[in-house]
Amino acid sequence: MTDGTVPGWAVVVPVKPADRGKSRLDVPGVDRVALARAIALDTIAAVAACDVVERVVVVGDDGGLALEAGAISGLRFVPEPAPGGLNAAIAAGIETVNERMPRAALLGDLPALRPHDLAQALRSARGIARGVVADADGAGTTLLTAAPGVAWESAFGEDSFAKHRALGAVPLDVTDASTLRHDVDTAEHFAAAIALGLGPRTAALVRVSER
Ligand SMILES: Nc1nc2c(ncn2[C@@H]2O[C@H](COP(=O)(O)OP(=O)(O)OP(=O)(O)O)[C@@H](O)[C@H]2O)c(=O)[nH]1
Ligand SMILES: C=C(OP(=O)(O)O)C(=O)O
Repeated sequence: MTDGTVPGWAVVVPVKPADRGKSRLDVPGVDRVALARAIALDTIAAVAACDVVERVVVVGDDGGLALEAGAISGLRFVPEPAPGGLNAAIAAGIETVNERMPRAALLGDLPALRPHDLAQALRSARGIARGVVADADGAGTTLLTAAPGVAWESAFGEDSFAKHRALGAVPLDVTDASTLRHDVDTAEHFAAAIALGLGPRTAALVRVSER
């Protein structure tokens, strides 16, 4: 968490119930629900461990996730709004945060995320009205930021990087190798995340050594 010298970030992490998540991800011998939950928990733990983050808001209705996340201190949970959908869920989380804070939304499926990589991106977003980080494929978005006082808008979904650029978001200074660029939707993405080093919960499930 922050050292109090500059305003810390509020980061909203949307997470679908694990029994409906990661439908494109098939890892032989690994239960999909457990995998989806472990991926979300490792992502959330990395956000909570980031030294420029002051508040972590998790949006979604996965009771099992909330239970297992009990070991990660300082999280706030917000229920899924109706009507649902990813952008509505993120907006519901953002609404719980004072607009004077710098705010960000991070997808909940980055099991290799390192707190330092997130911190670097958020530091580079200071003073930028809207910032965006593309996923490794280049078409999607992993992180969207808004400076204090800037109204929140998001367009996560297909081709969201171009849509966020059209909303005025500036690409943040994040290298191709950053773990922040690696969300996991497919087996190929998962292999890339394993190569970077998985967080402990996901690593334990697939029996590889954690980072
Ligand atoms: N709360 C909430 N989170 C969502 C919703 N849709 C997607 N997410 C989360 O947003 C992140 C990116 O989601 P996707 O990769 O598009 O969806 P997914 O369900 O995880 O995977 P697929 O089944 O392959 O589409 C993940 O952390 C999801 O859990 C939603 O409607 N509500
Ligand atoms: C929702 C998104 O990602 P994906 O569906 O690829 O996880 C996105 O990139 O906006």
